[in-house]
Amino acid sequence: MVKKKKEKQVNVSGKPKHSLDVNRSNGGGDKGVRSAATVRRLKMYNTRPKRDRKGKVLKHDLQSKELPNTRIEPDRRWFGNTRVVNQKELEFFREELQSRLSNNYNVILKERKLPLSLLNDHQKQAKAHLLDTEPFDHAFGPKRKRKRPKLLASDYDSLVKKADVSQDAFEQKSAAANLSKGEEEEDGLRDLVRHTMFEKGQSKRIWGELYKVVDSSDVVVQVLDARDPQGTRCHHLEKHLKEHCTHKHMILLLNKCDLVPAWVTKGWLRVLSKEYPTLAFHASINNSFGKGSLLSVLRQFARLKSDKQAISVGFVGYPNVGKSSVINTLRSKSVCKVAPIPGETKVWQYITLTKRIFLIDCPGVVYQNNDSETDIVLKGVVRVTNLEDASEHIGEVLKRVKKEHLQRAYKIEEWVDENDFLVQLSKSTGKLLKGGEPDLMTAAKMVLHDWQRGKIPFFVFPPQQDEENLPEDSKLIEKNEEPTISTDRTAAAMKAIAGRRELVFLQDPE
Ligand SMILES: Nc1nc2c(ncn2[C@@H]2O[C@H](COP(=O)(O)OP(=O)(O)OP(=O)(O)O)[C@@H](O)[C@H]2O)c(=O)[nH]1
Repeated sequence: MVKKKKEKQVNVSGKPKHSLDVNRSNGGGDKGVRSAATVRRLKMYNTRPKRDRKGKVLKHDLQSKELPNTRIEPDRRWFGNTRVVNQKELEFFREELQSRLSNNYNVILKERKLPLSLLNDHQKQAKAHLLDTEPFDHAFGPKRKRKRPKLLASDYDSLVKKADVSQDAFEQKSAAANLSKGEEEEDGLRDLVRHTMFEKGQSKRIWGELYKVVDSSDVVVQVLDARDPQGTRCHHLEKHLKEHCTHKHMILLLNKCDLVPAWVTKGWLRVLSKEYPTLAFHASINNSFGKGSLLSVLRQFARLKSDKQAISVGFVGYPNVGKSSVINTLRSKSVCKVAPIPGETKVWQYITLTKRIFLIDCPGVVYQNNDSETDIVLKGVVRVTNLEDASEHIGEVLKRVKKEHLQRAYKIEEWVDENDFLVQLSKSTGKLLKGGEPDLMTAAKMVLHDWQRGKIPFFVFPPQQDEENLPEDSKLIEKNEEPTISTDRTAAAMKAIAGRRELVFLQDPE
């Protein structure tokens, strides 16, 4: 008799009859009810291999039939992409990477793929130099002695004596400090509270704008005035970037290099490029200098970004150094407001340069320092029209600018002091008050306006280099002769800087 094959039962009602019924829907379903996939998995756990009498597996439903019965040797290499390096290799890696990281001309790509934590690892595990102060036996050996804290004094009396001595020293010191303060105030006058005008560029709002720009930039271009690069630098920002934003790149841009002789630009480039990639620039829509180099550096930075992401370039710096002018020069049209007065840029502004490079203009920022009011005026931070007494800053102008330049600019031959200079100037320019009195204030403002617009030649000397290496025209200055400021300054600057342009390059360590 043929045994009738048992027919597969189909669950017609659609509802599972028991918890291991596979005929159930897979997705959704009631909460807490097993899905078909769960049931299949649970069933898989229940399958047992068939073994022979010695326990060797003969057949297992879920075991490949081709492969032999294998066990994988446990090895820690299976658990991660690790590699063992010896101490020498590690030291070498640390030194190499440290030198790369500290070099502003190198860019480390794919930083996340490097075990950077190894670099600072040894700092974390700083040794307690216990054995330097005590021999091993005393510290750890069987005869180890209990450590005693080092006390300043062995008994109460000597402690009191010590306290007396330090109190005397403190009193003497504070008396001396008061004395010197008293000398300053001897004239019975107290310094007036500075006018808020001299705190321009330092407000919380402006610093907020700066940090917005820094946070959104991949590359920060610090624009400096070539006439006084160190005076218009913001060391605070540089420190902030070095400590907190190591992935952002900084370049220095020496703007207004048309206002200084070429050797000065060259000297400052030599000094500054030791710290950051530095470029010389002359912002002008029609007759610029350095635009090609700046664009090529920005393109290199853009190329470093993976997946063709766009980069943002923030332009920061002192008020009136020409940040907006640099952006206009790069765009070859007037996209940002430019004015010969500080504080023209009020809020940050986004400008598209190419599909992958965006520029951000930032208001001018001043870091609080010990600059005098005159320094602040002469750095161009304050609008001259707002000054209550412009004449008090003229003495410094006369000191800083060479006499010949003033004689040539104002057609005045000789003067005794700044007052005499201003009187002669107001007479020669017809700036007179009622009754023919010279209007010193207007004359002084005129001079300061000319100063801020770069009409009076002035610059801070770059730090001296070796005597033999001094450029020809700087040697002339030492002999009190007139430096040759070429009429075509841009061309002269270009000639001098040509040899230094190779300074800016970015390396890919990979
Ligand atoms: N001679 C010369 N003048 C420049 C150069 N770059 C900018 N200037 C002038 O400097 C003045 C200030 O330029 P801005 O671009 O407004 O300066 P800013 O840094 O944006 O100023 P804020 O708005 O205060 O932040 C303008 O009169 C420009 O014409 C340059 O390379 N050479």
